[in-house]
Amino acid sequence: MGSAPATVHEMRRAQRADGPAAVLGIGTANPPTCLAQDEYPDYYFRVTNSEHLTDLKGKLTRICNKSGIKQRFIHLNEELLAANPDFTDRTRPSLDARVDIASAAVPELAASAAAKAIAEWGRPATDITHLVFSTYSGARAPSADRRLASLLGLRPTVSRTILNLHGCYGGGRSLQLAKELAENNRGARVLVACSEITLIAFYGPQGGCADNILGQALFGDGAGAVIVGADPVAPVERPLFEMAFASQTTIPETEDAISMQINKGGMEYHISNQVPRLLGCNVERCLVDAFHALGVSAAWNDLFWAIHPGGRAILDHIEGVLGLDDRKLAASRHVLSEFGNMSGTTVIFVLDELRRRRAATAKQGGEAPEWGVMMAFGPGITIETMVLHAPSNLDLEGN
Ligand SMILES: CC(C)(COP(=O)(O)OP(=O)(O)OC[C@H]1O[C@@H](n2cnc3c(N)ncnc32)[C@H](O)[C@@H]1OP(=O)(O)O)[C@@H](O)C(=O)NCCC(=O)NCCSC(=O)/C=C/c1ccc(O)cc1
Repeated sequence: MGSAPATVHEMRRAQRADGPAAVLGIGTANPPTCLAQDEYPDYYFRVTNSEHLTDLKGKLTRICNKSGIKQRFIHLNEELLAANPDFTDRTRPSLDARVDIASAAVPELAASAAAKAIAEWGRPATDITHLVFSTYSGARAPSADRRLASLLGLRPTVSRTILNLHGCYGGGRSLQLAKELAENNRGARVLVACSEITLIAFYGPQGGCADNILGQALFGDGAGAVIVGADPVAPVERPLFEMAFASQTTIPETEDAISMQINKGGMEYHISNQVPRLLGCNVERCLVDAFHALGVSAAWNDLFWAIHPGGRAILDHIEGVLGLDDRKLAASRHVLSEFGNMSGTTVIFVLDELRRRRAATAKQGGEAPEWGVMMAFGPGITIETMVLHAPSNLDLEGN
């Protein structure tokens, strides 16, 4: 090692960033086809030739009416469905065709979102050092992360990680990984990309089986991208949210509450009706532990909130147990209403909506909370918690 006197300790310190990881740019994208929620039961039972299953149609209608969702975007439009009629029948072997479509569409949707995040960040894509990609639609290697790197023209030295089947907590997990990467590698710039298309889990109703109906009523397609880095270089880089603390918690004895499995006929899933209650019973402990680790106490209504809107009832339960004012989860409810539950991607849309709302408040001379929390949930049941700090005096409007 020549004559360098540095110790391993000093070398490690030199490799680490000085400050906390921060969100430096956010982008989102959806496929062009939009379905209105109040028309969805008619649409779904028509395109799957299932009009005779009137009980299930009634159930889907009741769920849609209570979902808090106004519209959703989908890649699997009627034309594509007509070309792949087996997709309506979960007993037919259609996985190959689904994977063919998803392998192209998932990274392309991610690239649209990433281009917006990179444009806001203000530096060239070739400055990205790490890529963390999350999807539940991946079943092939090389995976969507490799394709996204090509589409964006990232350097061949970019360090890629793909997370598969994390479901609704994929966005939270990816952002936590990005925080670790950015803080432990001086100068690192991490692109987080989440891209989800429900095509992999779309099929028609099956008489006597209500399990799959909930997902058909809730899930939508979308991609979200975030650039994460520490020690932002002014004036080009501006931190939107600093990542102060992150943790993951698994709720004991809930392995069976949410499950997803890839089968020959597509992805099947089960979502217990206990999920809202289980989350309601456990989120406050995660929050108390997170703020305790930071050495500060927080009044929940003094914070800003970016909660994954897994379903309307989940937001209701969390709002109730934390005693939140009814405007505190407005960003989450807005995203649920406009896009549905886009699984791991959704929390990135919520962050995007939140910073837009903060900018609007600032423009009107109002004050928005300095500290906040991002939470995402998924199979496990897993709870991802991140404490965020929003630097003041910034133009947070985004694109
Ligand atoms: C909007 C809901 C569905 C209904 O609103 P409600 O206020 O509870 O209303 P009701 O109590 O009157 O229930 C209406 C109907 O919904 C039914 N329902 C109530 N939860 C259920 C239930 N988990 N099952 C299947 N019927 C139910 C309930 O049985 C009832 O049926 P019915 O008596 O025939 O009218 C509400 O319960 C709600 O928001 N639930 C939370 C949904 C939830 O757990 N989301 C998180 C899971 S996300 C996740 O894990 C993602 C996985 C994933 C997987 C595949 C993908 O492609 C993408 C992602």
